[in-house]
Amino acid sequence: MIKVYAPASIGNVGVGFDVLGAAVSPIDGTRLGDVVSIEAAESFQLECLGTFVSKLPSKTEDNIVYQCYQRFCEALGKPLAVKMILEKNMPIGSGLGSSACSVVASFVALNEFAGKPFDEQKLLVLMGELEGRISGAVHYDNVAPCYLGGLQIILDMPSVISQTVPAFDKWYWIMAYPGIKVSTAEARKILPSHYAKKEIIDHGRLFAGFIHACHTQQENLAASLIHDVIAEPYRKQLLPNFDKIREQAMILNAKAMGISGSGPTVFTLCDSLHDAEQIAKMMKTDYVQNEEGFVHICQLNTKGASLID
Ligand SMILES: Nc1ncnc2c1ncn2[C@@H]1O[C@H](COP(=O)(O)OP(=O)(O)OP(=O)(O)O)[C@@H](O)[C@H]1O
Ligand SMILES: N[C@@H](CCO)C(=O)O
Repeated sequence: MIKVYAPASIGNVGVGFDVLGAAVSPIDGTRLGDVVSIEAAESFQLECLGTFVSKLPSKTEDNIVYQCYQRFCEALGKPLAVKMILEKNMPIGSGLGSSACSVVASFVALNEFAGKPFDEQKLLVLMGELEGRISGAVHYDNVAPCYLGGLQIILDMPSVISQTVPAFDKWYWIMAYPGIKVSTAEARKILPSHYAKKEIIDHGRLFAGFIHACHTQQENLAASLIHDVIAEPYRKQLLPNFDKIREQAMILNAKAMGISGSGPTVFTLCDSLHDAEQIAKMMKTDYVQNEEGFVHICQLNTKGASLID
């Protein structure tokens, strides 16, 4: 049986709306992400398990894994007789790239099963298409890091969709999910359709500055440029006490804090394990709203989607 783990990801990373994403995994070895397994069967079957199985659509046809299967067979030009098992370990509507995890794990598993007919670029195009069906617009900032790992800049060019940006190995990414749901499609609808000249200039300055600081390995400069002028001003109202939580995180030596994807998960950056533990403790008491919420101290996952035993 082929088994693929696809990790959680941070869309936007606070400074690159729709064009920057990072894959992260908890330092304690927890598999934060989905797992998809595949094996030969008489006809197509989908079985769903995992912590968040009860939150999945009840109809198989509405599950994105089924839609990936259909789209893969269409691209292949023939049906595959397989059983797929989805372990849904990621909360839905969390800002952790939950649908991307299912999409990436499904396509990687299907491609392995079929003898790798499609290359990385083709698979990314398919992943972006399926992610777009869910959120209402094609954006690669979850699927690209989830598939390829690390910090990814989305170029979306015919010959290259995404490339790796050098990041900072000692950064800790504290991921705090409050346990409430924010739909990506809804969180996109509340954004303005036009931005003022000042916001466009600020966005260009901050995003270009961040990428420059990564390439020149200026850690403090990079962190200080993580400032979201595109989505955060409109989305923070969907998150519990966002401004107050950021103030508390900064007092505890955070280098930056922002909304992960469309939220409600927030990511906080710091460069020592001691600070990460203090921030995680604060997030658990002040940001998590119910028993479904959680906090993980993570680091970049540079492997992306991987085959597991
Ligand atoms: N396997 C699946 N995993 C996750 N969501 C699925 C899956 N299959 C279908 N869906 C549907 O896709 C939608 C996912 O919503 P949404 O994009 O808001 O979540 P998300 O992927 O967790 O968001 P984000 O990218 O911000 O983390 C929900 O309506 C959900 O029912
Ligand atoms: N870039 C997307 C990510 C969604 O997870 C958004 O912010 O809408």
